[in-house]
Amino acid sequence: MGVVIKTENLTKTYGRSRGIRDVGLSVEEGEVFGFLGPNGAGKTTTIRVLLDFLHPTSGRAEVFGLDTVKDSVRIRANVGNLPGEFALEDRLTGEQLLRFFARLRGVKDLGYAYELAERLGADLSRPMRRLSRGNKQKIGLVQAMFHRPPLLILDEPTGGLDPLVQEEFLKIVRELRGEGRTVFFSSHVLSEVERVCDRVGIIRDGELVDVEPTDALINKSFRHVRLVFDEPVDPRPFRALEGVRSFRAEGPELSFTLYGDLDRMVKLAARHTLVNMEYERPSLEEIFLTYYGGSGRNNDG
Ligand SMILES: Nc1ncnc2c1ncn2[C@@H]1O[C@H](COP(=O)(O)OP(=O)(O)OP(=O)(O)O)[C@@H](O)[C@H]1O
Repeated sequence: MGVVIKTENLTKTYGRSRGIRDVGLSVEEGEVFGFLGPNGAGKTTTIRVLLDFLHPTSGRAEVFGLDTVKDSVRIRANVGNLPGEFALEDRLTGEQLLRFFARLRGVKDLGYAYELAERLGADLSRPMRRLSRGNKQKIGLVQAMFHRPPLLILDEPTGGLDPLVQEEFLKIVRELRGEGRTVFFSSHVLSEVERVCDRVGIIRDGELVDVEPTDALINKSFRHVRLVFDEPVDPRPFRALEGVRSFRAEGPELSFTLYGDLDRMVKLAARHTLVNMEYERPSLEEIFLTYYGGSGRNNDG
């Protein structure tokens, strides 16, 4: 499989403002790559450089083996893009907008566009200015995908979508992967990235701090556990389990953070009568705090 996106020491500064620094990543053909980071981390900047809406300050980027600065026209012709803020000609309806893009791209058949609009519940009949952010976003997504480009670059594609529509969108992304297309999308929500991405790149304060298969990122993260038994139990064997931190025992209830082996904990719990068990993954914010030493909060400036 070929490399579809490659960046080397990619740096973009905005005057004295940070932007991104020395980003080196590579995305393979046919993979769904999640670009994960908190607000202000540099996701939009990276995407804008890939599409040559911004020139790099230093370093370089290639898409389909083509230089993003020299060959941006050829690159853009083969990329479906959802920008961070999808705000185009506000007087046009979604339908008119899609027809405009279809003419621009030489697409005759709008069948797939209508199918996508239907699946996402996009209202094509109203002027864009009368649509909510989420409903605009749906048209933005249809616009990015309907010509079936080999590569999709989507900036926060699920922002503003309600959970059912997010679900449908993730399903579409899986279908696109099934067709061998490559999807690069940014997000600050770990849960959606882990459900659909093969690999995840983590960006923080403008620097790429990690690239991992999604499973590895999830597995290395810890879980918050809460066990409730039908009567108070001896907490000591639980406290002594390997990887248990922040342990609290209150009568029949134990709560702790578990790094590592689930199996031993479950077998120990099964010696008693369990009334309730909660097993929650950490938030992205906690993962950042624990593994990447960052706040995970807005780092603008
Ligand atoms: N036009 C600009 N002028 C000056 N600084 C900018 C500009 N655009 C972005 N930045 C700065 O570059 C850094 C990265 O911003 P960027 O928008 O790429 O982050 P992001 O990860 O996409 O965040 P968000 O999730 O909030 O969209 C931030 O510190 C931001 O303040």
